[in-house]
Amino acid sequence: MTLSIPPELISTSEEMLTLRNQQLPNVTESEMIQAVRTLLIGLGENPDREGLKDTPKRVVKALQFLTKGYHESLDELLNGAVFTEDANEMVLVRDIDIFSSCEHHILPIIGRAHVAYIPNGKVIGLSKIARICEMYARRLQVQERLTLQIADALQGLLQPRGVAVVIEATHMCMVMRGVQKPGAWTVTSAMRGVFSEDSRTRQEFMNLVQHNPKF
Ligand SMILES: Nc1nc2c(ncn2[C@@H]2O[C@H](COP(=O)(O)OP(=O)(O)OP(=O)(O)O)[C@@H](O)[C@H]2O)c(=O)[nH]1
Ligand SMILES: [Zn+2]
Repeated sequence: MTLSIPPELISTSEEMLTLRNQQLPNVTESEMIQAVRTLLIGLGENPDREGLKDTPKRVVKALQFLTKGYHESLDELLNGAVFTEDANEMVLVRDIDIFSSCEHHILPIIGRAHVAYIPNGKVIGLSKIARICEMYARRLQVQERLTLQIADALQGLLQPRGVAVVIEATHMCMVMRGVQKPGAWTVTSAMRGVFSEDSRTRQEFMNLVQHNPKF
């Protein structure tokens, strides 16, 4: 089948990059490395000592990996894996590991996403649900926006009867610094279609994703 991806979804990452490039000067990798070096000096370290010699380069590489979602698009990750199927029961992929970075402190957000939808003539390759989570997680985020972006992507791609996304996560900026509450979990949800209109459908989903601490 031909896959019709709404243009606003295809262009999400490109739009962001264009916007950034329009407003900000180009920065070379060596300038980024230099910036980390400056940071180390500011922290009272000697960036030339053996253990730190390659650290600025490593930090830049690590940050580029953690934000690689800016350079990905739904179109590429889907690879056409949307199929016509006469299925109309809930599909749930739960316990999708999430490693994101909070946009306020650039510290890790670690958690799990549970993503469900009720098809309406189209299904998506299961791994692609995890890949969609991954693309949006690998950006600077707030948990609320990450949750909405995943829901909106599925809604736009499949026009299903409903989409439900729950993310439960711990924020290292609330654990290792600041308020220092390692036991606090943040739970966010986005409900679309029948999940928002029908409390029984929503309840069925919530029962299936009951918090199940593993770590
Ligand atoms: N809503 C929301 N807030 C977040 C998220 N990640 C981090 N934050 C919050 O962003 C806020 C930034 O608040 P500020 O007072 O500007 O920063 P801060 O002084 O570092 O705040 P503290 O963490 O309270 O020390 C904090 O309350 C963080 O907990 C997120 O995903 N969603
Ligand atoms: Zn933070």
